[in-house]
Amino acid sequence: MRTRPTRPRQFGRRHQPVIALTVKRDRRRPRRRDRSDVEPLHVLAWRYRYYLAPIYLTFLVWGGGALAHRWLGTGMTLLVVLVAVAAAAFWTRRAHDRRVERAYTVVVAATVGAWLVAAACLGAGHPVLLRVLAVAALLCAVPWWAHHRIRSQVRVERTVAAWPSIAEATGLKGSKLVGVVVNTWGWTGRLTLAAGQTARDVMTKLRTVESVLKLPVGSLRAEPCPDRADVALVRVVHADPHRKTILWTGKPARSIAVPLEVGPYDDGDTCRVPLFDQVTGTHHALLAGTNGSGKSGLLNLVACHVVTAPDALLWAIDLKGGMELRPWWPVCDWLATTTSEAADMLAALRAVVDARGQVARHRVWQSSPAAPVISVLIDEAAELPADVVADLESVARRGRALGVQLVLATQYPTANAVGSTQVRAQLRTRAAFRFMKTSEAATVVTDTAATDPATIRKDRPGCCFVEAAGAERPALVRCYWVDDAAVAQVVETWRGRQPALDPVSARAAGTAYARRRINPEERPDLEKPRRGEEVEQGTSVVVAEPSEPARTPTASPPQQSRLTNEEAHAALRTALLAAGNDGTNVEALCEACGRRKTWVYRELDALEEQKMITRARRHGYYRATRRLRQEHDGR
Ligand SMILES: Nc1ncnc2c1ncn2[C@@H]1O[C@H](COP(=O)(O)OP(=O)(O)OP(=O)(O)O)[C@@H](O)[C@H]1O
Repeated sequence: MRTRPTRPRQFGRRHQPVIALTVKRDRRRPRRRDRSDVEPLHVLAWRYRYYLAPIYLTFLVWGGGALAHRWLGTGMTLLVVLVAVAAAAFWTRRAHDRRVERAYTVVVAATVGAWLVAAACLGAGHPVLLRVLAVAALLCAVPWWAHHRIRSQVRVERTVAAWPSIAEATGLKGSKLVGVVVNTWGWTGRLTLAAGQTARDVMTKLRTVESVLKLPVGSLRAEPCPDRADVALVRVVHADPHRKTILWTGKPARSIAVPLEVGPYDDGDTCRVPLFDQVTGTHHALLAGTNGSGKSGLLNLVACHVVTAPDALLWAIDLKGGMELRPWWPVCDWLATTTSEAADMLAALRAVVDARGQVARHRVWQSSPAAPVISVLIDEAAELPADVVADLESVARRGRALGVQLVLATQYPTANAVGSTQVRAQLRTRAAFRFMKTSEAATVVTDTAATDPATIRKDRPGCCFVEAAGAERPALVRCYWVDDAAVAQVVETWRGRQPALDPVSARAAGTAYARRRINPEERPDLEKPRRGEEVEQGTSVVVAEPSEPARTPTASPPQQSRLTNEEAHAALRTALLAAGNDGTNVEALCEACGRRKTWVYRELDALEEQKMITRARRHGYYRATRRLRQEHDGR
């Protein structure tokens, strides 16, 4: 529902605005209530139109029934009604985000339609029909009146009307609040500012305005309007869409050129980030944040997008020994889990970029199933050895136009951690998850005054600020969460459906690529060469000989029998106790109890809540507290 800019209005005694305003009265001459104090009926009818809408609709329907009886007849009315109900059902699917609202719209449309057909047949003045109309109107009106959006619409209208006084009280004199739209989460509007004021002035006044409007702290947001310096976009968030984990809905990507849906902003809009486009090429990305902030979650989301796109290939480097990205192996064209494998992969990538440059016929690589974009996910980029920096720099610099995309995740976004300043400068898409200090985040986001990742709540993993082409809003996003079951399902559905690396790139990637480590058990689809693959010396270029192990230690960790949940809990506690005051990190704990990070983080959160563990001095480390020791000794 959209409200027009409203003229500032004086409220009569009976209709005080929600906000207490400082309206000065001359006490010496008490004002007499004159005729101008009484609002004309048409003004009241307009002001309370949202509350009165059911009554207006009832009269309209009655009038429509009378006309239908006189002019249309039953058959024609039935036809019109069927079309109108179908149109309402179609419209509500687009206009309303909640199922209950869509159901309500369809029920009201169907009720109105049924009554109109009956009225066309019997006449709108039929006593039974009049009674039915009154009862139906009442039944449909109750949910309408109870609906919070209607209530907030009315509240918002009053805020708009009272804005001139609010602006004066908050130091934004001369500003006007216009174009207010109420949505599921709150409302948004445009604040046109007085000459010389900017959005930054509004940002510094947010807490004052919240106080005047009696809003919860942090519920008012402001951001600059890209088109006009004298306009600020303001948002009030009543219901936080980030309160709960938002599961990924599993929409496959039609192409790598379709932007990735990262998650909703805090006003419910979806944040979309391009990974590749046919005009500018690939968009390299940097995901940074403290441990447990959600970087790997976003990497998994990118992996979902890449493996479901028919014109992209997934290469991955997981220097946590494959702990995070190993589940993607069956659909991953190349997975490196050690530093030497990572070095091989980056050297091969550099050669691929060289070779693609030689054969490129367009200024930008055009992705297709026969010439896929290679998306390279690098978890824990800070662990990359120094001797790969030259390759990484070269790929980051030239890969954009030649169909190679890099996504680096790191806890430490320093130049060293991502290779060099040159590499960091190429990672133009940024996702800043929670940081401990604002100064750490300054290397990821350009403006920590408007978007400070250090203010992200600890209990909101997966929340981040995103800076990307077409996603420049300084608003918080919560990434969709791809849980283990969803990863398994995507892998199961898309295994064997990945495109093959184009022959030019496969040849350039050389023997390191041809002999890359694969797990034939997990990739039965690779036992025979795939479409478009070359055969080299009797061996498919992508299939390693099972009998010939990779140069690096084999992929599978030593097979140990899986611990039961109880044993895993005990192993977790023992590892924490054994770590002493220096503490231990999540990777070591995962290894100790044979569980994935998601499980370990959940357990750590629970133990931290019970004050059994605390953060050690070293970043990302946890140590046992006296309470855990006592509990352990007492057993
Ligand atoms: N988008 C999300 N929605 C809900 N929960 C999330 C989300 N992302 C992460 N989490 C939770 O936070 C935990 C840690 O997330 P994740 O492993 O992605 O962090 P990380 O930043 O990669 O940590 P590390 O630096 O230690 O690898 C997850 O196990 C999960 O429980």
